[in-house]
Amino acid sequence: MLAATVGKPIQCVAAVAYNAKKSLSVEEITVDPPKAHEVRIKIEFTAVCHTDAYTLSGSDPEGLFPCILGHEGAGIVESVGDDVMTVKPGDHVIALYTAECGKCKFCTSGKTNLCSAVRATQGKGVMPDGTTRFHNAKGEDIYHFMGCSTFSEYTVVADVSVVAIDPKAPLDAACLLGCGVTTGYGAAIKTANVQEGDTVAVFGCGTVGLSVMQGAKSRGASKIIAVDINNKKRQYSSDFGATDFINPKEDLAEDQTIVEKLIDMTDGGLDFTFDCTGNTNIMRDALEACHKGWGQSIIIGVAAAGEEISTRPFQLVTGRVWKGSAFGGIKGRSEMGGLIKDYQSGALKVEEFITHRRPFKEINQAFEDLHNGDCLRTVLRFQEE
Ligand SMILES: NC(=O)C1=CN([C@@H]2O[C@H](COP(=O)(O)OP(=O)(O)OC[C@H]3O[C@@H](n4cnc5c(N)ncnc54)[C@H](OP(=O)(O)O)[C@@H]3O)[C@@H](O)[C@H]2O)C=CC1
Ligand SMILES: N[C@@H](CCC(=O)N[C@@H](CSC=O)C(=O)NCC(=O)O)C(=O)O
Ligand SMILES: [Zn+2]
Ligand SMILES: [Zn+2]
Repeated sequence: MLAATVGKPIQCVAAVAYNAKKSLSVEEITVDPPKAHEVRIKIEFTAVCHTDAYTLSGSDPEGLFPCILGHEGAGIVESVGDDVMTVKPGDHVIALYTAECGKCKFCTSGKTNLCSAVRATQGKGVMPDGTTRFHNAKGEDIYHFMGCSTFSEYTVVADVSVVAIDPKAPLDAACLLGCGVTTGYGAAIKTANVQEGDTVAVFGCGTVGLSVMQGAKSRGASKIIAVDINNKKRQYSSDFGATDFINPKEDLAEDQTIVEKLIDMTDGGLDFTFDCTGNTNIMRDALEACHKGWGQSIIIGVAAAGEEISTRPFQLVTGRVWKGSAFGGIKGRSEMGGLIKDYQSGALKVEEFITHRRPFKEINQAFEDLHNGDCLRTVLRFQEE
């Protein structure tokens, strides 16, 4: 049965980021009905990713205010606009910040998950027709974010930016597949394509880094070295598959660098390293810890505007490879079903990342949770208990 709201604006709660570096304003907004090729979703659960905090910090060149942040969200389709063929009201869905149209040059290349269908307007905080579906009580427009804006009880996304999932999958866990878990797991099994026996080092043991570890473990990596400055990440790393943990502040000999330590531990360097910190100095270490001739370093972390990476070109001349990975190289609409199956079979840990749960109105505390070394993900629920 269709909702009584179909075709009408909906008033609901949302967290509006009016300015960089300021708390979010939890307030009532209006969400317009979806236009053609758009989908309106009732978000049930959303988590806060480090990238939401990055954009709120003002360091994101694409950060626009006021906006509704949030891109790790799962919910139920409330209504669809004309010509939407892929999801229907009542479907359980995950919002996708990496769209998949299946038709563009990128989608048909077989080389990348970076669909171009809506990326340009997405970066400008608007829907593909150049307008926004969000307005505050004063009638002012509010920008969208990463094509998702899951920090709103109702959101509107492009039809290429949403995937239906098995309704038996719990939505509180499924929302984490909207970013962090998929990103790390995919970076290991798709971007790097880690093979049995490979040696791997992961810098940064948050949700993304730990998900790289579980991907590497699933492929039979012989050594998975976790590197983090926070000792609270030691146990988590072991739980998600690390064979070793190094805290560079404590575990290096005098005058020893982390690069030297890693090269010592792996007979000349690693087959694969992953930056999951967003720190450009760490990105350099990660590259230089790779094995001469074939080691690959995958950059996943997001660095602020103006930051640049550097190394001696000799590092690349002698066979080390620098690569990047967005959303783990995963094509959201065609490959999410497989990840849900991996989760349901127990092959992919997802619930284990939910260290904190809060009602949506506590979203500002959820941003504070991010700075607490114990927190992997805070999941916010819209439904009052
Ligand atoms: N490319 C993509 O598609 C995506 C990229 N990202 C990016 O990936 C990164 C990781 O995200 P997420 O896992 O959510 O973030 P977290 O903040 O949860 O994890 C980062 C970890 O790195 C640790 N760390 C910080 N500095 C160092 C250092 N110098 N050496 C070693 N470890 C360090 C942090 O420690 P502490 O707790 O003490 O700060 C923390 O444990 C972010 O930059 C995020 O923006 C996220 C999703 C998708
Ligand atoms: N607007 C940012 C872009 C930051 C970035 O690299 N985003 C990642 C996803 S981070 C998720 O938590 C990504 O997928 N990038 C590919 C893309 O098309 O945006 C900036 O300019 O720094
Ligand atoms: Zn994210
Ligand atoms: Zn495409």
